[in-house]
Amino acid sequence: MKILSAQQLAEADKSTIDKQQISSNDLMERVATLVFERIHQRLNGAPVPIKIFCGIGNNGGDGLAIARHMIQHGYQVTVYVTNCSKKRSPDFLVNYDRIKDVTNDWPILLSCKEDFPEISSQDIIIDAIFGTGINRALDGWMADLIHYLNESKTFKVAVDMPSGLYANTAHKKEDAILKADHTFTFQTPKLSFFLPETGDNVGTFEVINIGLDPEYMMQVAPLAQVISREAAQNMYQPRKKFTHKGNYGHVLTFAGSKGKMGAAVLSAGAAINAGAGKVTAYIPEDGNVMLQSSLPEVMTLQSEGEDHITDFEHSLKDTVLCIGPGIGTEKDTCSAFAKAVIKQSSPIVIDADGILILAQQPELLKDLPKDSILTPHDGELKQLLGEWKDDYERLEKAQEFSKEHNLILVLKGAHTITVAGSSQYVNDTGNPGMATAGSGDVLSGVIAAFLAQGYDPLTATVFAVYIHGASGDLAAQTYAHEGLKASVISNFIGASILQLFRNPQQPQEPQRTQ
Ligand SMILES: NC(=O)C1=CN([C@@H]2O[C@H](COP(=O)(O)OP(=O)(O)OC[C@H]3O[C@@H](n4cnc5c(N)ncnc54)[C@H](OP(=O)(O)O)[C@@H]3O)[C@@H](O)[C@H]2O)[C@@H](O)CC1
Ligand SMILES: Nc1ncnc2c1ncn2[C@@H]1O[C@H](COP(=O)(O)OP(=O)(O)O)[C@@H](O)[C@H]1O
Ligand SMILES: [K+]
Repeated sequence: MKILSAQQLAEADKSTIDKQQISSNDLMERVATLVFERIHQRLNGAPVPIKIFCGIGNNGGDGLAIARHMIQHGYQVTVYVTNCSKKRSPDFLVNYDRIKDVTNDWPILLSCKEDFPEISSQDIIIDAIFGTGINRALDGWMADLIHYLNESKTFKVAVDMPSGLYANTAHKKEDAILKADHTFTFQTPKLSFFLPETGDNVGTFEVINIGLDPEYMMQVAPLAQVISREAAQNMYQPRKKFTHKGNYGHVLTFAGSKGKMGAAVLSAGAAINAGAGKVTAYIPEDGNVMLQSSLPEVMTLQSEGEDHITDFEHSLKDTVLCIGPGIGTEKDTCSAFAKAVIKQSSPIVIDADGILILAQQPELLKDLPKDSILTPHDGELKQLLGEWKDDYERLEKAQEFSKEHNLILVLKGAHTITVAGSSQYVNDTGNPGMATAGSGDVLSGVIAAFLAQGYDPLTATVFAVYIHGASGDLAAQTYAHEGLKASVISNFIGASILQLFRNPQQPQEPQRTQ
């Protein structure tokens, strides 16, 4: 699903009105009806007090139209208009007028000086003050209103966007932004929903398809794309009947050191669990018993170093290298790392200490095969790119780095973002239970397994990130967030692939959708 900028959404809006030969007010009515239906489905006529705060632009117009539908259906609605300027939008005015048809209680005009209306903890607040038209930080009375609403313990629903939030530009820490519990957003989610500095303002969110011009939506180059379930289904490559393990590649992990042999077990184990035909773990000598007893399916090659990898000698051919988890940064490990990456001609998955070594020896970047995949968490990313001032600069720097070195960067987090040149893929699976040691090691093994099975590097990466998160989601249904651990996430990889193709009502075998 595409993520568009506020400006692109306004263009899509205009294009829809032109091509579908509808008025902007018809579109607003369509939007408001869709939001109303979703609210009505949940509230089912419940007599809860609903306070709708409307601005004077089109977001406010949406709010007034939603209010009209709610009043018509017997809800207990009070409407406030933040009447802070004279620049009311035409569609706001139409809906301000139309609400007269259904109630004698006019919306309460707030002149932006007075005390704030009383809010009780029983109320539901619908926020339709500002949407994508916000063009500067809120200040004065308006900012205080947002703080006041945020302090109330009521359930808050945002229309399109929480008021005060920018769709795709950076905020200052002190900016006033509504903290919604749920957001109904139109046509596409906004980039700010997925970024750590702002995503918490959105609560849970659902995207309402408001039928914007399909032609515009098809041709527009998005800011980023969210990997939907359907997109992930289309990435999946089913295995063919007359095949053998040699058809599914050979992953060679280069991982582990004394006290961190688990990293080798987790990355190699995940590679087996995600379908690699063969997996060999290149490990320090002392880790052999542990690795072989933990993972009987995995072969091992031992470095001469007893407690860390000191060299890289092997005669394997056509392997996919997955390098870095738990290797440490000892001098001889760094030399072995350099030897390994220089020797490799196909894309490499580089994680953890491997990224730190690259940051220390940036001259190695030119030796990495094109489309190699780096999977840094933010600490590692800072070593590679330096500090960033906000979430957007983080993405810009990652894009520049990706373009300059022809690499794919996986920026891990609550919504992991895969950056490949100017393209960005936002992941929407996963949960906070995955914030547990070793879950990144699992991800590196999954990416390597998909590469080994013949997925192209970008698809292998984006699909692996999706499946890794989906495995965590499925595992959390049994283990809760607290009970998740990396090996459990890894053990749910197969189940999450099955789940990808399962109709929620009808359990069935995996099959391609096209
Ligand atoms: N996209 C679509 O397809 C569809 C979009 N729709 C809806 O339209 C919404 C966008 O509407 P919009 O463009 O009228 O902007 P909106 O968010 O109501 O605010 C604009 C007002 O805010 C003002 N203002 C701005 N910043 C301010 C500040 N800091 N402090 C104070 N004032 C500030 C600005 O005034 P000005 O900058 O001129 O002073 C202007 O008056 C969108 O979110 C969705 O709900 C649907 O109805 C149909 C399909
Ligand atoms: N709050 C969260 N929500 C979703 N996924 C998360 C969250 N926190 C961490 N993860 C995922 O867990 C993994 C953690 O990786 P990383 O920090 O490298 O762990 P480790 O180094 O211990 O293996 C990443 O894939 C990340 O996206
Ligand atoms: K809003």
